[in-house]
Amino acid sequence: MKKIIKHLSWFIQAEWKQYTIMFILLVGISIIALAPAKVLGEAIDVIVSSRLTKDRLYFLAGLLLLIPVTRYGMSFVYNYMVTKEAQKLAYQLRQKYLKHLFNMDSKFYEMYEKGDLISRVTSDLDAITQAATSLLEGIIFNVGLILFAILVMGTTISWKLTLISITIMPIGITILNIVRSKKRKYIKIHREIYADMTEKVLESVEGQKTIRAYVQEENDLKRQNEAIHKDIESWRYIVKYENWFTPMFEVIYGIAYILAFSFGTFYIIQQEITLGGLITFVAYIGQLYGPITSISGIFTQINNAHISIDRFEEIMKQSPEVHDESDSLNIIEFNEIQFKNVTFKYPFDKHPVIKNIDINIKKGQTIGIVGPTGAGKSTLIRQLLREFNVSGGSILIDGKSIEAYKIEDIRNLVGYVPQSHILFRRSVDENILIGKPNATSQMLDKAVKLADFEKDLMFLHDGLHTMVGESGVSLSGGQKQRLSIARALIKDPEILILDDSLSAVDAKTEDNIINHLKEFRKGKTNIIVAHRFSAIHDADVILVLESGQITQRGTHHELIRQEGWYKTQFIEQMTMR
Ligand SMILES: Nc1ncnc2c1ncn2[C@@H]1O[C@H](COP(=O)(O)OP(=O)(O)OP(=O)(O)O)[C@@H](O)[C@H]1O
Repeated sequence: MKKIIKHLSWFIQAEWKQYTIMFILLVGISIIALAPAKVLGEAIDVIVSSRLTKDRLYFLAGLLLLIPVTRYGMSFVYNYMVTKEAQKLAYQLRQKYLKHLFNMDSKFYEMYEKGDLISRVTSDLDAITQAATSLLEGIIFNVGLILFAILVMGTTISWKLTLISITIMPIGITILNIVRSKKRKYIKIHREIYADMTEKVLESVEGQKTIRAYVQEENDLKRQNEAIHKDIESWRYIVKYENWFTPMFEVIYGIAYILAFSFGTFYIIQQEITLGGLITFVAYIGQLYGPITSISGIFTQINNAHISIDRFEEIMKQSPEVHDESDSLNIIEFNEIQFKNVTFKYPFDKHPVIKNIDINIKKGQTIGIVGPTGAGKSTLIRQLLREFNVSGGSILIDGKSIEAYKIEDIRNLVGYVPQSHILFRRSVDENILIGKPNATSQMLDKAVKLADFEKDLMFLHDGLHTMVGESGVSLSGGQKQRLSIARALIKDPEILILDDSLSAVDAKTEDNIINHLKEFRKGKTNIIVAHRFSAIHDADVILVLESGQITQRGTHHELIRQEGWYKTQFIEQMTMR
C-alpha cells in the first residue's frame, strides 16, 4: 500500500482537494449505510413495546426514505468524482509512459518486445489505476463501516455480544490474506505470459498477409492456441487458491452468525438487550461481510498493483544510452562529416557488423554505397541517425564528435528514407507532412514533384487527400517508396539518405528522381544505398562495403577500371539488362 501511495504521491498531492472531498463523502456514506438497520431495530422495539404513535410512524417511515435518498446523492457525487480522478490518473500515467518511450533509444527497443510494452501500458496501468481508486474506497468506506458498525453494536446494543461475535473474524481475514499472498507469485507469472500472448497476436495481425499467402493459418492458430492455453493455465493456478480458501471464510462467517443469534437470544432472556437490538445487531453482522471480503479483495488489487508498479517502473527507470548532455551543441548545417575507424556492434550481438570505417563526406556531395546483401550498408548509414552510440572509433561533424551535438538537431539534419516504409493511417498529404508539419502547399507540391509521385495522384481516388490504410495497404510498393521519398524531401534536409529506396520503382522513375535530386539539391548532401548501379552512377564517391568493411572507393569510372566486386557486379547488371 505504501508503495502505491509513494508511486502516486505526485498525483494525490496535485488532486488533494478532490481527494479530501471524496474522503468526507466516503465517511458520510459509511455512516449512512448503517442507519437503516438501526432505525429498523428502533421501530421493532417501539412496536413490541406498544409505543407506536402515528407521528412516530411517520417519522420512522420518513427517516427510512430519507436515508437511501441521501446515500444515493452522496454515492452519485462520489462515483462521479472517483471515475473522473481514475481517468485523469490513467491519462497522466499513459502520457508519462509514452513520452518516456519516445525518449528511449534503439537498444531499449531491442530489449523489449512490442507486446510487452503494450501490455505494460494497458493491463498493468489499469491495475495501478484500479488499485489507486479502490484503495480510497476500499480502505475508507470499508474500514469506516466496520469501525462504525462495531462502535454502534458495542455502545448501543452490547459490548459483550459484539466481542463474542467478531472475535472469530480475524481468523477468517488471516486465511483470506494467506491466499492472496500466495496468489501474488502466480499473478507475476501470469502477466509475463499475457505479454507474450499479446506479442503473438500482434505478430499474427501484422503478418496476416504473409500467413495467408503461405497458407500458414493453421500453424499460426496453433501457435496462438499454445499461447492462449498457457495464459489460461497460469490463471488456473491463481483461481485454484481462491477456490480452496474462500469457502472457508464463509464457514467462519456462519459461525459468527450462530454466535450472535445464540448469545443474543440468551441476552434477550437476561433482558440485557431488546429484540430490536438483536435484529439491528444481526443486520450489522450481515453488513460486515461485504466490507471484510472487500478489504481482502483490495489487498489482492494492491498485490496486483505492486507487480504492475514494478513492471511500469522497470520501463520508467530505463535511461537511453544515447542522450543529450546539458552542454550539447546546436547544429543546423555542416561542412564535413568524418567516420574515423568506426566499428559498430548491435547491443546483443557478439561481433561487429561494420569495422574500421573511414569516410569523409563533404557538404554537397553525393555518396553511393553498394555491396552484397547483409554487408552492413544500412547499419553504416544509420549511424548518422544516432540510434546507437558507435562501439569504436568516432564520427566527427565539423571536427566535433557527433555525440557532442543535440540528438534532435542531428536528426533534423537528416531526411531518412528507410527500406521498409512506415505509413500511418492518415491521408497521403498528412503522411508526407510528417516530414515537415508546417510546410506550405507549395512545399508539398514540390516534394511530390521531386519524388515523381505526381503521376500517381491521378490514380488515387481522392488525390493527395486519399486515405492511406494501415501500413499503406491501399498503395503499391513503388507508391509507398515515392511517398516516403516525398516525406524526406519536404524537409529539404542537409543530408538525404535513401536506403535502397528506389528498388520498387521502374528505371524511368528512378532516372527522374535521380535527375530531380541533381537539379534541386545543389549544395546539399545525398547518401544513396542501392543495389542497382544506375542509382549511384553519378555519385561523387561510391563506397563498396563487403562484410562490414570498405573494400573499394572511387567514382563509377574509377571503379569499373579496378578488379573487384564493383566491376564484377556492374558487368553482371549490364548483361542482365
Ligand atoms: N537490429 C539489429 N540487431 C542485430 N543485428 C542486426 C540488426 N540489424 C541488422 N543486423 C545484422 O547486421 C548485418 C548487416 O545488416 P544491414 O541491414 O546493415 O545490411 P545491408 O547491407 O543493408 O543489407 P541489405 O542490402 O540486404 O539491405 C546483417 O547480418 C543483419 O543480420
